[in-house]
Amino acid sequence: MEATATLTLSSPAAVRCSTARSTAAFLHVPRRLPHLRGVQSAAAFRALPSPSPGWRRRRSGMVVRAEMFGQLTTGLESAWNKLRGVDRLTKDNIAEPMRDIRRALLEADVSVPVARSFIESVTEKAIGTDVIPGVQPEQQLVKVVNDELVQLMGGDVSELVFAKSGPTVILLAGLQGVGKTTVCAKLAFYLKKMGKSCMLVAADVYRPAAIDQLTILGKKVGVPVYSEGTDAKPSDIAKNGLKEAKSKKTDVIIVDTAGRLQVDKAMMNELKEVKKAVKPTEVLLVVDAMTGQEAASLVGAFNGEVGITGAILTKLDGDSRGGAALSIKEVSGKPIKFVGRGERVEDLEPFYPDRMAQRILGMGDVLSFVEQAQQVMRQEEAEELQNKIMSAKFNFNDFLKQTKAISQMGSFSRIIGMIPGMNKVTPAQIREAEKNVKFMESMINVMSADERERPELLAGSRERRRRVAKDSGKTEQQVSQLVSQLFKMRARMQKMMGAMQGKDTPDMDNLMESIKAEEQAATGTGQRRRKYGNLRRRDLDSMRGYRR
Ligand SMILES: Nc1nc2c(ncn2[C@@H]2O[C@H](COP(=O)(O)OP(=O)(O)OP(=O)(O)O)[C@@H](O)[C@H]2O)c(=O)[nH]1
Repeated sequence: MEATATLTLSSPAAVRCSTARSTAAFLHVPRRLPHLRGVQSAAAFRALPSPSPGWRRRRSGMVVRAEMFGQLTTGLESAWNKLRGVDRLTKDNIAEPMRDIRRALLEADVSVPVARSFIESVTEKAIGTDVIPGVQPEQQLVKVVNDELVQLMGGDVSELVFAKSGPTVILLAGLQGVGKTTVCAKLAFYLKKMGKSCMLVAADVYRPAAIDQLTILGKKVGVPVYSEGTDAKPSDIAKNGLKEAKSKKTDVIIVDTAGRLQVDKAMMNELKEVKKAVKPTEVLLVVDAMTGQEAASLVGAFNGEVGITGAILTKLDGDSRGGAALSIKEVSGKPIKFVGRGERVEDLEPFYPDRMAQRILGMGDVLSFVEQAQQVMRQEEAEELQNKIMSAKFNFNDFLKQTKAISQMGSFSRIIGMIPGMNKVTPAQIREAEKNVKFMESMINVMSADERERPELLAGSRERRRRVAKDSGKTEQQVSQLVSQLFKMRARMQKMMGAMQGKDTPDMDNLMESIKAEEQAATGTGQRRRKYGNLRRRDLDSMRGYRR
């Protein structure tokens, strides 16, 4: 793909824009702003859609970073810039960028332990990642950081859970002024759009205005509000509200509870009582994004005391740091289910960790480019492997790669076990398989490059097998078994591959039988030899065939 994009803008402001320039310089392939080619006027430029969610186009024509997470995004940018010109990521050359990332996280108000463990896992993954042809190391690091950010924020989107029968009860808790009452209306609006009927329950009896506020908001979104004034007990109000919802066949009730200036025993006890009275499907703690890591510890504290199912993060629109969004899941173990981005009832949306990470990095284009490149690499690797198998060139390097990949997924037989109708394997068998991989690895590690590539060298020379045994501290018999196992694997794979290509029918019963028996019989025992009389002869045939 072409490596340069030219900004042919007549607006000097747009050309001067430093962020756009630094981003354009950062990317090599594909160009980040190809859609700017041929744009001849500032008006045409302003009419373009924003290049990515993390950017905002000003009326002046300048592209500027949106406020949210702005600080963190800028901090991370300096990390990528330090990697320009390096040809691969190493422990040494990523040390400084990692310090920048750590600083950026701390400035975003992420707690020290969370930042530390984030840096550790990014470092480990960045160094361990294979170089992807065509991808710059800094782009690769962006991808690693993105994936880790997604994990840090909980991985997958955490959906609202609905009751299997009867009304779903959502209990909202939180400190004063975090936006609980507003969230009640926002949630009702969101659920109504999903086609659910809702009812709001006013169980905040301490602030009379809270009931009025809820009534007004309920009217605004067209949802009934159940209230008993300020004299009733919150748990009774919630219970009666639920009864009413049942009688009206309402799908969801949202219970608004009272907030306090800070966490206190009375509030926790009251919440526990309401929880006991209505047995909610969801207990959601509403927290203010602007309180950063404090919000995360609050979620942890409420979860420990009352038991919650998730958090709703409000006022994200005013938060330029992002510490709360980044820390809540890691600190409390509970997911963020929704985020509030404004005061309007429409300003609530499910929390998508992947979209949030992209917003932080502001580099959606880089990420999709790296993903595509990875896909191509995987495809090329798979094709190469297939060719090797079909041409009987499957060697010890491939063997090691495959067995490692397999052991990471939990052994070959576990994968077979995933096929409907096949037996599942036990954790003990998986552990055994993993031990076997280490055992084999120690022998393969002492082989010469030639021997790894051409296993027939070992098959044909006792001398070589003896040497490998001596250098790896194993017996000659164990080395011979490893060699024979490689040819077995080659034969099996050829057979399966042939079957997949319609050349043969796979003998799956036989295959399962042999894998099971292999796992039961200790390597090198007489039992194994007796069981494998047939298989060995077949393997020997395939070995002979190969050597011919
Ligand atoms: N910018 C912004 N403001 C919000 C958001 N959510 C709520 N607010 C505002 O925050 C203020 C407090 O919101 P409430 O819903 O009254 O808070 P509360 O938690 O119910 O307060 P108490 O009833 O006193 O416990 C209001 O002015 C809301 O408009 C948000 O996502 N973004």
